[in-house]
Amino acid sequence: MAAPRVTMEVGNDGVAIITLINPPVNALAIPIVAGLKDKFEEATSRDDVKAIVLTGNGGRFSGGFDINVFQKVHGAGDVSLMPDVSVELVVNLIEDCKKPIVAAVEGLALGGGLELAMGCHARIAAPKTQLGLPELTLGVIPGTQRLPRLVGLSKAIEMMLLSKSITSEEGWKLGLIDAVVTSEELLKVSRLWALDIAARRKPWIRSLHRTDKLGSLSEAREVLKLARLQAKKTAPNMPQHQACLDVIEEGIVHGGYSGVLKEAKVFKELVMLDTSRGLVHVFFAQRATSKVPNVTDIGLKPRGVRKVAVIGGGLMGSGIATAHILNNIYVVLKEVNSEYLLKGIKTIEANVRGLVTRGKLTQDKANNALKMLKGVLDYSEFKDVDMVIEAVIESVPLKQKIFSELEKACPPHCILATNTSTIDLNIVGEKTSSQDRIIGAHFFSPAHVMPLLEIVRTERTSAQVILDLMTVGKIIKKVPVVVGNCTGFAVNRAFFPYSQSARLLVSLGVDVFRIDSAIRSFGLPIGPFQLLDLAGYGVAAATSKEFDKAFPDRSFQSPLVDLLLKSGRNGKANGKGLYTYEKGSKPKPDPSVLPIIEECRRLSNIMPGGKPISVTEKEIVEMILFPVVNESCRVLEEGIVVRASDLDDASVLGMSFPSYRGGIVFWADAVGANYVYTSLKKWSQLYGNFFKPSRFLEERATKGIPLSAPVSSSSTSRARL
Ligand SMILES: C[C@H](O)CC(=O)SCCNC(=O)CCNC(=O)[C@H](O)C(C)(C)COP(=O)(O)OP(=O)(O)OC[C@H]1O[C@@H](n2cnc3c(N)ncnc32)[C@H](O)[C@@H]1OP(=O)(O)O
Repeated sequence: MAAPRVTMEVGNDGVAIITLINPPVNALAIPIVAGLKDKFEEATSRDDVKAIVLTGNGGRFSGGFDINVFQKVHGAGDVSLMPDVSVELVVNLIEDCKKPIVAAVEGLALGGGLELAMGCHARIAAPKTQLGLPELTLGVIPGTQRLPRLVGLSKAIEMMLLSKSITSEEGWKLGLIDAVVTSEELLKVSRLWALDIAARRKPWIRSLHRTDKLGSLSEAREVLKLARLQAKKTAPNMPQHQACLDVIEEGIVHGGYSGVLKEAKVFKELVMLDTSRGLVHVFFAQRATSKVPNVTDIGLKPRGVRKVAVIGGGLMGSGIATAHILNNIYVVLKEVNSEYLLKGIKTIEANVRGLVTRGKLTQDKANNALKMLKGVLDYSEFKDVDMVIEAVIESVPLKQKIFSELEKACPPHCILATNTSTIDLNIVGEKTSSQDRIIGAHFFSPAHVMPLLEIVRTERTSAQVILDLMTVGKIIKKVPVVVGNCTGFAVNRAFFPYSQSARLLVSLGVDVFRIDSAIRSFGLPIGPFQLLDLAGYGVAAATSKEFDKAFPDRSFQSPLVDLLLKSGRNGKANGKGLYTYEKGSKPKPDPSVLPIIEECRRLSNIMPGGKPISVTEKEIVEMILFPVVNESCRVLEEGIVVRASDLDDASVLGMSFPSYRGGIVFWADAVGANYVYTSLKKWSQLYGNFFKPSRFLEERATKGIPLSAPVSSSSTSRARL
């Protein structure tokens, strides 16, 4: 790939076209920033240049500042590696330039890319260009001063705090974009616009100097106050949200330039925090998942998947079908009888309607999606399907029967996928001779909402089938993570100790609701017990059994689930769990459950000296999450994931582990492998084998090697991949 560069061409009309060239998104890498400074200085000083147009090569303006530099700053712990963009480049060389500059924007202008465009004196955009300031998702703040001055304070705050992009058409309505023109006309119109500004036929506007859309100081303060309250609720552990609002306020009170100066200072503080380290790590982790050795690097081309059959219209099957029809893939839903089929179709319709009600889908798109669905009771429609996803109950004989029927009913190219969350895929496909087409498509509930898709491969799944499923996964807007075959695969396997340790703590005398609250404060949306309530105690009993069977040496057998089931508490589904559920209000801790918990403690009989242990909130979090780290180590050692960052990504997307902590392995490395190891060792001596550190953790901790460092091939059982 050619080196990132900035070019300048001066036309006979006296317009200099300055072009960013850094594919694929024209990120503002350090040489680009330096190149921009050079070219703007040159254009300003040349007598033959009357006006300037700034644009991006290859149909994309810019995806913003180069995020690789953040990683370098984090690695070196040296903030001086960040170049000065906001003052020297955007204010001095662009906005205060004595020649007019027009941004010709196409494809996307995000983060620092949009900031460059807003520093220009006008913006012309091609249709459907994506405009946004997503910096908060990286733990830093964006350019905070110009957007409120161009689109108004409330809209700007919404775009920044929610990292929400808008299209150029919306941008034009809001005043961010001066004109939307076809892609073919973009440069021509921008050149003329720049010349018109030079000749004073169009206004020469410096965004930073505008105040007309900010409202009065008291109005602005009111908007900021509400936004602060909202951010406190939605982003309690993330400092960049409040910092962003503080800097906006600085600009409103003391003027835009003052805001820019404060912004530069605060940016440098934020970029050094763990929040930014974690979020930047997750950004790259998410992109790394699409690179799978021996699958995506061997020249294979994905085959199109146009028609998918889903077997089973239960909660998972209907969610999976919904995800496909919403993305224009034709779905045949098969059930065993009309009653179940109708129920499945109704659930799909409700899923789609729910998206319309929440404003996430237009009625038109909903109608079109539902036209892509057909319910069936036999295999006659299966003769031309490209993929089947089986989503029936977790029964080995049933799944085996279905897969041998599928082998006969489907064309030979058809991908045979199962949504099992625990059963070994080799067993599922045992009765077929199509082992190369058998693959796991493990969705997380609700499947049309949760972004993770674990793609489970066996030793025999073909690379083509893996690639095809990865491609479908992206089409249905999931993040596909390719994992190996074992009980629970990557996420459920790594997190099986999560609810077990919570139950163990309860048996040791710790309060259920205090545990949930500690985990929520750490950053997960709900605690382990509320999660159990949500999954239902029937499901909890079944999955616990699988893990007890697979990992008996380190499984904690708690009587809690059986006791709850015996007392008629099935979880949220029947409105009775550890919490009470009333329509319209948040779940409330149910005090009437306390005798059951006492009974559970009596039966477990593990409280030292018969007395509850005393633990801090921090210890609660560690006693629940370090066993997860320990199991993650085994997942890494066994090569269940391609790389540690895949497990980070999967933990964030599948378990809602806080992204600002970078995912489970990244967080453990930040805490320190040795600290995790010594803590587990201490607890294993006090409370038994459940906490016993794994060989991998012990080795890494004692040798001082990060858990995320690649596993050497000798110590990994690569056979699973
Ligand atoms: C000082 C400033 O205010 C600070 C900033 O500007 S911070 C940066 C703000 N910008 C962002 O957050 C945008 C981040 N990028 C994205 O959201 C998406 O990549 C996108 C919408 C631009 C494109 O999405 P999509 O087409 O799906 O491609 P995607 O796979 O994500 O990216 C393509 C490649 O570009 C890279 N890339 C995208 N944006 C990048 C950026 N800002 N810096 C460095 N690399 C970037 C990706 O890492 C990926 O690299 P890979 O092929 O080696 O994995």
